Amino acid sequence: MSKIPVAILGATGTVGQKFIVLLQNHPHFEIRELVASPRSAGKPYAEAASWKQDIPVPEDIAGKIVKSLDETLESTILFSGLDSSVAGEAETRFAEAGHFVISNSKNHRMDKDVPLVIPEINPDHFEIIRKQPYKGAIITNSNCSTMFIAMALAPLHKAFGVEAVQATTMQAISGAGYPGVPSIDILGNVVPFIGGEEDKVETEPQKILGTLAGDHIDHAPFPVSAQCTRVPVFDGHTETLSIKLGKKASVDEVKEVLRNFRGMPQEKKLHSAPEFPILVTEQEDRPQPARDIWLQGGMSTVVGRVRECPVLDIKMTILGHNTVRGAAGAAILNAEAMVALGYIS
Ligand SMILES: NC(=O)C1=CN([C@@H]2O[C@H](COP(=O)(O)OP(=O)(O)OC[C@H]3O[C@@H](n4cnc5c(N)ncnc54)[C@H](OP(=O)(O)O)[C@@H]3O)[C@@H](O)[C@H]2O)C=CC1
Ligand SMILES: N[C@@H](CC(=O)OP(=O)(O)O)C(=O)O
Repeated sequence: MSKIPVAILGATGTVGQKFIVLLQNHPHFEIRELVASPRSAGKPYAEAASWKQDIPVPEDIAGKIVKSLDETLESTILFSGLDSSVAGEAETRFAEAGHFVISNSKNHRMDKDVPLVIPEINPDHFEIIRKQPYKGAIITNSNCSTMFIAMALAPLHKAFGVEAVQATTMQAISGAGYPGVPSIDILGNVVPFIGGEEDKVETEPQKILGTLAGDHIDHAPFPVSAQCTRVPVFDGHTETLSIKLGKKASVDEVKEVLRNFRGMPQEKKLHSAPEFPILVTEQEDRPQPARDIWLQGGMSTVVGRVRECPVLDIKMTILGHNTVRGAAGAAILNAEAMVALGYIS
């Protein structure tokens, strides 16, 4: 099978750079086009991007001329890591033109006919793209903090029912893009506010754990109360959850359900799928972002400190790599799932 040509929209940004790293030597996708703002367009990529990754800019990428959003693109799949100020309109226009836009941006996530997919949880929601008025389609992945919460809740919701969730996030600075939070605000500090974040964490999990009902998704009915903070950590969102379950379950039963969680990416052995979407650790002081974000290539949700909660039923600490499983890696896995399910060829 020849490789599917892909473009990266917002290729110079934090998420865009991670797309470039994760797509190196990908068996099905080949980076054909790089797109960014008028500040970058027309320049070779290595000159336009303020590269912050652990490997050098790949040779075949460094000299590629960055395109602007106004240009006609030839790629089948457009991975979007666009700033949300431009993502909404641009993604619609590209879907109208026949591209499959697989987006990290918040703009279309809650549109009625746009699937918000984590393929381990709700790959059946891809089907709703057939209701979209476009020649192509828009598919989204979740907010990075939502990603790990939805992952932890999905198997518990299936096994016991989730009735209410209290979530506190400790989010890395890479989540704010580049240049992000000023160093003077974050060094030696915790900022108890991230604009718009709590609304997303309080509404997106219910869409992901919802049920496809013809032309729409019935959202799961449980409430989520979120408190989101920015902490001086480079990569990795750590989050604490307290969960009220529909059916009583012991700590051991909860751990077993989390450990046994698998989905279609594991069944179909998709290239970017972690073998274990959820890793449960028994170490009392883990998970920690400095130690655990790269487990399973940054694609797992690491769960620790599972214990009884005296207010709700069960509590735990969870962690994930915000720019890998929380962003670029999630979008690539969605694309792999869509190819495997026959939506994209
Ligand atoms: N960082 C993270 O962990 C996560 C981010 N997201 C979402 O992904 C998206 C990208 O985030 P992130 O990479 O962190 O942000 P960055 O600010 O690092 O990057 C933004 C990208 O958008 C491009 N851009 C900005 N303005 C325009 C414009 N007018 N026209 C075309 N391109 C433009 C920038 O290009 P240029 O360099 O030329 O200015 C850059 O490539 C956002 O919507 C964000 O909310 C989602 C989940 C996690
Ligand atoms: N707001 C997240 C990252 C992000 O951009 O999320 P969203 O795509 O939902 O706007 C963070 O700061 O860590």
